[in-house]
Amino acid sequence: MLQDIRHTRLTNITSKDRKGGSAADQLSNRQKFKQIDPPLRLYERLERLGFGTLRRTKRYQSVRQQKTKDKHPVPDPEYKLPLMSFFAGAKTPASFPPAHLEEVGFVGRSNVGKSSLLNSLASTTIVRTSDKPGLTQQINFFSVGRLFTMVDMPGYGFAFVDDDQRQQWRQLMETYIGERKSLKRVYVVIDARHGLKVADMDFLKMLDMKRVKFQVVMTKCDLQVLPTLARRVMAVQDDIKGFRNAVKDVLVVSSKTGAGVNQMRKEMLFLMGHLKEKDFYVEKNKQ
Ligand SMILES: Nc1nc2c(ncn2[C@@H]2O[C@H](COP(=O)(O)OP(=O)(O)OP(=O)(O)O)[C@@H](O)[C@H]2O)c(=O)[nH]1
Ligand SMILES: [Mg+2]
Repeated sequence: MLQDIRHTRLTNITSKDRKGGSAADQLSNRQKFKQIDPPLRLYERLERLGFGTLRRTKRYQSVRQQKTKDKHPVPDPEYKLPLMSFFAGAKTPASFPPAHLEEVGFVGRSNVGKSSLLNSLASTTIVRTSDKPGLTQQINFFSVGRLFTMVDMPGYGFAFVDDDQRQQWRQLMETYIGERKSLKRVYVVIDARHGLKVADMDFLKMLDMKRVKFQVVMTKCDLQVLPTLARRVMAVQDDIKGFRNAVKDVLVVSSKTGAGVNQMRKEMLFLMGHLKEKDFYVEKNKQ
């Protein structure tokens, strides 16, 4: 029987494939993860975004002794998006609405928190969310004032939906992603506790093949302690190195606490041409 790899962690499957998969291999992946040594500037970035502080213990003394350029950067202003409203839902490509504005799409495994992220970015609760996977079952289009459109998609890698349904969603998303001229960027949302899984890598390969620019967004970051979060960021950045269409920087957010969300709003506004280059880079250099 074929092994179900949809929820398998990437590091596990590669080591299993290579060496025949013993418990020791998996343990060594965990050990490898623990050995990742994030630089101080990453810790500082995460602290500034609101993901806790590095404990003043001996363990982190060497990190604290590193020197960074700017100890007291000026904080960003609070960016706000205009009122977000739902204007179309599509179960088939024939019902995609005409594209009046440029778009950003949100994809990811079921239940990672895509719909919650849209709500958090737009400071609203209009997008339906659930603690059960598989809630979003069509492509939903939301206009953000007259600035741009945010597009919420069904999850992939969802084990409890039958194969036909899964295949249909996948086909729908591939058509949208491959044909939509107004699509400026795809945000691939992943759960900070799990990192990139095989189903994600599979999706990233498809995005790369279709030459669609994408950026990984790690959400549910409130559920990780700072050192683990920093390591996860490094591990994910390493995993996406080989993709030509990947944005190098991984966005780090929590829809629950709002940490990192202002930074993501700012990057989106710049991407969609609603933030001046000089303002964006001046602020970015301060970080
Ligand atoms: N702690 C925490 N929970 C979150 C966060 N974001 C989402 N959740 C929870 O995760 C669950 C799934 O959220 P959704 O936004 O519905 O996930 P989704 O990816 O849209 O799911 P599908 O539409 O089924 O693919 C809900 O119970 C949310 O409350 C977060 O940043 N932190
Ligand atoms: Mg959803």
